[in-house]
Amino acid sequence: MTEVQLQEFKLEPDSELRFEVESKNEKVVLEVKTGYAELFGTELVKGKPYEFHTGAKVAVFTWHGCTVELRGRTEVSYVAKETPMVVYLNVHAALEQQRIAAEDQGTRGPVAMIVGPGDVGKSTLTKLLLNYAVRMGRRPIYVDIDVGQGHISIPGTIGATLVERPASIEEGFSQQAPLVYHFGHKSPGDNVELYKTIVSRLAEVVTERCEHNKKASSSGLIINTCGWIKGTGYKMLTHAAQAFEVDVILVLDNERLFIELKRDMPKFVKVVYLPKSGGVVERSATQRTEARDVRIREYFYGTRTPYYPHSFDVKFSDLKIYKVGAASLPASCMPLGMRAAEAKTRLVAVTACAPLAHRLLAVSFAAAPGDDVLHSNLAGFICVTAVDAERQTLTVLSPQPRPLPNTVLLLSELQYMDNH
Ligand SMILES: Nc1ncnc2c1ncn2[C@@H]1O[C@H](COP(=O)(O)OP(=O)(O)OP(=O)(O)O)[C@@H](O)[C@H]1O
Repeated sequence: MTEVQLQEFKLEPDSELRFEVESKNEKVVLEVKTGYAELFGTELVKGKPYEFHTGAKVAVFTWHGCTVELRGRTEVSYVAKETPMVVYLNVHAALEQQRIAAEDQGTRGPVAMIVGPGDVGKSTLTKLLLNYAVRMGRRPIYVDIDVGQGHISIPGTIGATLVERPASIEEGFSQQAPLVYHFGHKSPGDNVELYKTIVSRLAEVVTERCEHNKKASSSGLIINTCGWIKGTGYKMLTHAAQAFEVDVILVLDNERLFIELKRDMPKFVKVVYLPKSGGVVERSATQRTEARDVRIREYFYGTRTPYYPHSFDVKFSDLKIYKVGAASLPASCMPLGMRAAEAKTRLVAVTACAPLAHRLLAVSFAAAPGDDVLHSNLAGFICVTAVDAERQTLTVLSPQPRPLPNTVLLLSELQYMDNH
């Protein structure tokens, strides 16, 4: 049921206002009138209007008490007094102790990985801990290995970025030259070998960069993961824990996972169980698809700051398009000496034209398929908006004007319908 257009809420200390914007093309404006409030760890400026659009699920938390005004139609809006924020703040304090020790001794800061099933608030806790760290003057590294949403770049990728200031309410963490690796699918299960390869590579490069940045090194890492926690999903989590040499695992709302990790992790890894917030909203498959679409649209068109992408034709023969992973064949049919697992990380040249329509292509820094493409960072993405089979050309949407760099393009399974 929809509610009134203008609402004012008085929040007691240690409580939060939760609201959702659901109606199509709706806009809700939030303003803090008195007191202090924060949104997933980012402080809100008193008297400044913040806009939220369709799909937003928000919690405005206050440690000291405040008055908040909402303008626009919200499907749900209520004040909750029970939140796990004190527990989360204690986690931050413990990480901070580790950072202080790391700084004193010139060692590496805490490497914390957040795990749990889908929709328990993993991404939200990641953001909160990063925001609190950066507000204390730290420079933590944000690592996202959740290919389903791709918070650092776009869905179908994993990445890492140095956090130097709190996330902006509208645009998230600002990113300067993030490290991004291509996966090309929505779930790690679609190519487990490739997922392991790129997670290991990302861990390697992040560790290397930390060696040259003392401040980042002592601030540590916060790693957000996928909600796939059973069977192979669990193995992917333990593989990531090993690759990043984590020393803290925060398990949100799943006792079985907590017990399994406590059993399987080496003794020096602290496994901590945390409750989820009652405010975390479950998302349907459709909402997840929509969120992915929004993420891709933002990549090309921007959020608050608009971007103006370019659209142009390119000859198919001028492009080096590859997909990762050959079709799986029985072992007896594999080329001599090749294992099935190796086939999953092989580059296969893409020849067909028509099925490329609306697909995303990752622009690699690698110039040729022989140059260890999977270990190369990505320069960006383009989207194929039309295919002309007769002229053998593709129309692409690109953040940069033509010409496209003469590098390898990696085909993603993700699609985007450009109807901007
Ligand atoms: N306290 C809260 N009140 C209201 N909404 C919240 C709260 N915490 C999180 N949310 C919202 O709930 C949704 C799901 O949270 P989040 O993305 O953090 O979960 P997740 O576990 O990372 O999900 P996934 O498994 O998809 O990665 C988000 O839209 C987020 O904004």
